[in-house]
Amino acid sequence: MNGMMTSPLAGLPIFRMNGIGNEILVLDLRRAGLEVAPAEARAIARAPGLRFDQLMVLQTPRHAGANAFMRIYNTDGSLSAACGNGTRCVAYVLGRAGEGETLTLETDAGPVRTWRAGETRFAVDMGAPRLGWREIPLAEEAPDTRNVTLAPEIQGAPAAFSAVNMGNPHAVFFVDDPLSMDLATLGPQLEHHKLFPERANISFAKIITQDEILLRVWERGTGETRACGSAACATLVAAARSGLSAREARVRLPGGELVIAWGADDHVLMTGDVELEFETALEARYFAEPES
Ligand SMILES: N[C@@H](CCC[C@H](N)C(=O)O)C(=O)O
Repeated sequence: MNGMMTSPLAGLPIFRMNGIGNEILVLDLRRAGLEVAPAEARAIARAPGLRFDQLMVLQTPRHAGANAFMRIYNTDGSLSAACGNGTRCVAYVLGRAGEGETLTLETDAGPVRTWRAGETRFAVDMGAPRLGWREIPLAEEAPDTRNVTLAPEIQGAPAAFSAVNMGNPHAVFFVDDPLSMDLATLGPQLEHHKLFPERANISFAKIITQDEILLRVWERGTGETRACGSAACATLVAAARSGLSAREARVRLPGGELVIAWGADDHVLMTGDVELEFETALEARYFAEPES
């Protein structure tokens, strides 16, 4: 689809939002019955003023009782089966349109429930983490995914990490100072490390207290973002499993704060603010530019 001249998406309304700084677009295609090709997602990511970390595309639900099926695109056009901040933004958009205060949204990783928790505050039940090495997935057997050796090593990266799947793969490195980590250099190397057959989202976390964690994230398919909800969940799970934190904590990211709670039912809940920045329409010219 290099150099598309046109797209049936041109003219459709789109919402520009953020979930504590995680840049999200919401595109509701349920009525239009259209799909988004990876090249169209990349074209939207290049559109002036529309840049996104994730594009949440809503499609007709697969099962009765669900509000929508969500296809989640990263900036590079790849798909993710989970996006916590994007899901909370979708809850805002559909709630504002009168679809209800509690919604069920389907993803490739299963249904997620999301609900309003305040004026601009939304929560999502991200489900149970998957912790077996095959489920992450890792390319090699790791008997204890709380402490996986990074082999081969990468210069400047810690020697070991915790692995968690929250519907998408995460590697969590506990470090003394996340702010001093060279994410631009380490992020791509770690995302594409041979241990991760589906690549991975990379977190650098510092435990401040039992209930406060500082976090920076390099997202698979997107790069460094100001916040990543599923990474905050993965980090809380990794920390609690290793006795480094309580099962509920505030996770501070460059864009803001999320409250993450890993319940006795094994489900991980995330709560935080969302913001509607503007509503606009996709323009035909976005799709006319050839990819460089
Ligand atoms: N920002 C999201 C997660 C985005 C998906 C990720 N880049 C992937 O490919 O798995 C969130 O808030 O969870």
